[in-house]
Amino acid sequence: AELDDTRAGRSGSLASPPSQLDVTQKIDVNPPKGTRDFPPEEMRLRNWLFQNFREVSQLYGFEEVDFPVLESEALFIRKAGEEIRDQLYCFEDRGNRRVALRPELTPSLARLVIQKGKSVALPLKWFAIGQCWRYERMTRGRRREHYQWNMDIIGVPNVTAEAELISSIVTFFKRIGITASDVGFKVSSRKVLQEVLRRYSIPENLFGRVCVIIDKLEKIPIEDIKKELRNAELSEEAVEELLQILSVKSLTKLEEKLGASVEALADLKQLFLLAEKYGYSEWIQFDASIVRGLAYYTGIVFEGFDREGKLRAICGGGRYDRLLSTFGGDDIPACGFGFGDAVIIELLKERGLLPEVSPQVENIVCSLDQDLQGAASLVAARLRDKGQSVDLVLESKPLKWVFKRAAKINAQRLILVGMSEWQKGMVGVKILSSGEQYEIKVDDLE
Ligand SMILES: CC(=O)Nc1cnc2ccccc2c1
Repeated sequence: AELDDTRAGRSGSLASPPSQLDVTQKIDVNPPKGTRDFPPEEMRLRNWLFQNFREVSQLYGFEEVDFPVLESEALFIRKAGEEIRDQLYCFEDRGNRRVALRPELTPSLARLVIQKGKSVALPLKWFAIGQCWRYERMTRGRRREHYQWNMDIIGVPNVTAEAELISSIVTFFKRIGITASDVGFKVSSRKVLQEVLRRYSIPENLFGRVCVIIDKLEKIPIEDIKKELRNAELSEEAVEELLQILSVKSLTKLEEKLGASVEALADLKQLFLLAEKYGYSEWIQFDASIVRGLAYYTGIVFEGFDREGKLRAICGGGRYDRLLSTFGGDDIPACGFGFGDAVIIELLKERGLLPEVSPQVENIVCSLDQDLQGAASLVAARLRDKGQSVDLVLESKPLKWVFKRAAKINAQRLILVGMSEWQKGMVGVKILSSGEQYEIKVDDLE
């Protein structure tokens, strides 16, 4: 039978039958839409960022936890009209289970706390760094994944917990060179909103939904906000009063409006007092319009913003005292924040604060002679046994090539295995920064 001419053509003869690895069509080498690869340079920057996340978390005595990126869809099904719900990356798996790629980490953390139940002593201070997903119509060309750093305090009802969390983020900013003139935190409490809704006898179950609508202030026209609030059964008067209260920018004004008894005021006053003690008062400001877009927040909410107003929120968080009970757990108070890996890098770029993260290797080892490749492996092994990093040249290459590679990988030392030295049990060493050159016994290498 006439063989497939491309095969005959390619191999030039009637070669053995094509293996399954034959390239039938060129694959797309780019990652899926909205996702990123992390080649070495990008990966070094990401590792630098995550290292700072980890070191701050440990500085605050938090323990690292992790969860599957795939969760039951039910964990994220909330009926408050959140954007995160519209963009859920969900599907039915081969076992006909409804599952989703997590859009955030907090529900998984709540699930694990309930699973652990009485076996863990409260308070818990846990942190996680995990990839989160959303499925957006690519029309908006936005990313479909990002990494989030989360820190959560479970089991502490008072605002000392929120004060501690904000302190940890301030510490993180300072470590990477961001100051209070670059960014700030807008702080409010959803208890303000709760109080207004109570005064207009708006049913409790609408609370999350109203918050999600309010979070769209400055993102959609005010008329649309009012329309959505009316749809949520708020009276004209309630809508006006609500928007009035949300424009308040000082605690004293808020007190005038709401009266001193309101619990929200006590929380906020205490938070600002604690901020004074921590020494981060200049980083925070009260802003009643801050509600955050997640339905489960119940108390203090905060978000990190860039003072130039060019970027989206850098991070955000707050208290979510009801989440665990909505999952069937006990009524355990909780608060936490999420910090994405995208906006902060944009901010660092803007401020010229991106770190120099070049590759580092202590040694590059090469044999100068065909027969000394084994000797080079032995030298590499000796160095590695002593904890020295080695890039071993694996094929015989001209010295020019070796010098070029040494510069590219930022090697500190070049170790040359040459016949005459080797016969004396020696190798040549060249310190690449100074050019200093000497011979040394292999055993004396360290
Ligand atoms: C600025 C950015 O990349 N935001 C982003 C990117 N991907 C996400 C994925 C899930 C949830 C939130 C996300 C947010």
